[in-house]
Amino acid sequence: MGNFCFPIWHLRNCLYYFCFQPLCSNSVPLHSISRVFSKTRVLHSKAMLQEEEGKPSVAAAKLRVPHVLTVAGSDSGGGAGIQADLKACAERGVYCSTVITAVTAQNTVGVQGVNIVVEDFVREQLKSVLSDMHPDVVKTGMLPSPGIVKVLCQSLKEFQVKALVVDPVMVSTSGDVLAGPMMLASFREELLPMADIVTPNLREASALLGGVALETVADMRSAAKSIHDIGPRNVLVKGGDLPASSDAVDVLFDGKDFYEFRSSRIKTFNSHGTGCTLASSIAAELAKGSSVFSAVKIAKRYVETALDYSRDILIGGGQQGPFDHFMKLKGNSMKSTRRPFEPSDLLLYAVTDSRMNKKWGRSIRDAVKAAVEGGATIVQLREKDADTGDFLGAAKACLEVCRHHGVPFLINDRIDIALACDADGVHVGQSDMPVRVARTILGPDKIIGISCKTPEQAEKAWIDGADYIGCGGVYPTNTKENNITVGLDGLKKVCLVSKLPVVAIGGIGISNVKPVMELGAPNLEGVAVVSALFDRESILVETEKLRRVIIDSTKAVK
Ligand SMILES: Nc1ncnc2c1ncn2[C@@H]1O[C@H](COP(=O)(O)OP(=O)(O)O)[C@@H](O)[C@H]1O
Ligand SMILES: Cc1ncc(COP(=O)(O)O)c(N)n1
Repeated sequence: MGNFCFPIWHLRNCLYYFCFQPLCSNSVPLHSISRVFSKTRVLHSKAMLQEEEGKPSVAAAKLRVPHVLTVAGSDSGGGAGIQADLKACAERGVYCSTVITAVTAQNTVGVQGVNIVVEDFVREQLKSVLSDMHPDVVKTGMLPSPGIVKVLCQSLKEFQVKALVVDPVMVSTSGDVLAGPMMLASFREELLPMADIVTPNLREASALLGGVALETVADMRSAAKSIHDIGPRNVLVKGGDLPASSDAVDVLFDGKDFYEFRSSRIKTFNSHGTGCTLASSIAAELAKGSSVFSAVKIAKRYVETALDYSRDILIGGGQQGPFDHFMKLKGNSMKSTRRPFEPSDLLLYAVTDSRMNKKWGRSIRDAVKAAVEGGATIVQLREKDADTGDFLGAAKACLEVCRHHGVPFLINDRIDIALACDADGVHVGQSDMPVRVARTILGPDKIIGISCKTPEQAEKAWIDGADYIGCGGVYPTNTKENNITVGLDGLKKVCLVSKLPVVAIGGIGISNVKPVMELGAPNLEGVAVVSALFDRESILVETEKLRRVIIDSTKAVK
């Protein structure tokens, strides 16, 4: 065994290998198996019926998606194992199925318990997935018994896949044993020779080589070469735990050349699950068709970005926090300033104009601040001529102001800017990015508004998934060239058919807002204005005045 030894406090964990309770020890009764088969037949005839009725059926679906099967342990804390694999594959845009080899009781402090799934049931899970779903790549994580390795190798011989990624998990970041030293022979003799790539960390590489010391990148290179001699096509020795290194260096050996993948070392406690994530991301990229080199490069970049993003998040009280695979959790912790869109947000919609700000000598941030303090209920940044860098800078500054006041902040047209600054949404025109595409890019939560002049456009806006309609120009305006005026009649027609809230726009100001709001048109929630606020000496005062008139004329109608 060389000097690969576990500290004494890990003995408690090793006990599980002798006294674990088999999970699923009862095999499935025969009658339930026959039920599964009869269900399959029912499905087939249903599919045929559906086709006859012109509905989509299982047989009609032809788009195969990249697919990784992970064979690993469950982490109750959700940071590593199966849970990390599912999240990583989802983030990388790959379908992930799961065969669970063990269930761990685990959190940010450590591993409190391990319950190994009986071999026959691991075999059954493997057969279910491999025989029907034909994954492209299999990725392994925690394989807690030699019997499970045997079952896996047999299944892989029976059902061929494009690639096998082996993460030889042995000890968790917390130092708890997940697969004891008795696994080494199975790894070396059975699994590694079948692997397209194996991804040991320093401790695992050392253990596979009988306990050699690994302290430098040069040591990692020679370890990669020695492990390659065991049989895998590629070896990636991970240097996350390399002592005294300012970079996080991983070494790839493909049997011929060495490659060093370097990233900055992120200072964070939230690194639980990095190894699982790296391996499943490599598997995901291989499933998409990448070479091993590209797969490792992309996976490493992804882990670094996600670690950096997650460096400050707080989940659990221990030293091994999970990280944020989707890079979205922080946004939700600022929830107090973000709430779902409400139609009443459209009451007084301030749309910016940089030429007017220039004319009055004020910054976009100050202009937006004055509008919001005066009572604007939603703001749109509309910069038709700005360079991208300036646009983004302005967007970030305005977003800060709007978040502070709990007012939604939208970007005109530029979805990239909205994404880059995490604005609350976008407003698009009929010839900009289609709403359906914008929705796919921005996801379900962001606000999408669209300009509509006709009832047909309003109907389509609803079908396509917009949140509100901007209808106009109600009056002639010089803030938009060649804009056809729809008038109060056109506005009313759109409001009558619309299933979405409507905001009126175009030439509206304090002198002509009353007839708009007094139309009493259904779904009309407010007015959007540019010059009436931003082409005035005091934006704050004008906003207050206009807001009062809108509220009064709305009350008069009701
Ligand atoms: N603090 C860190 N900053 C940046 N990358 C890291 C950090 N810690 C680990 N990594 C990277 O995460 C991946 C997983 O490595 P490692 O943590 O060594 O694996 P394991 O979780 O199996 O111990 C590697 O690509 C490694 O370089
Ligand atoms: C079920 C399971 N599988 C793998 C790991 C390794 O992950 P880490 O090294 O980050 O603790 C783990 N802790 N739990």
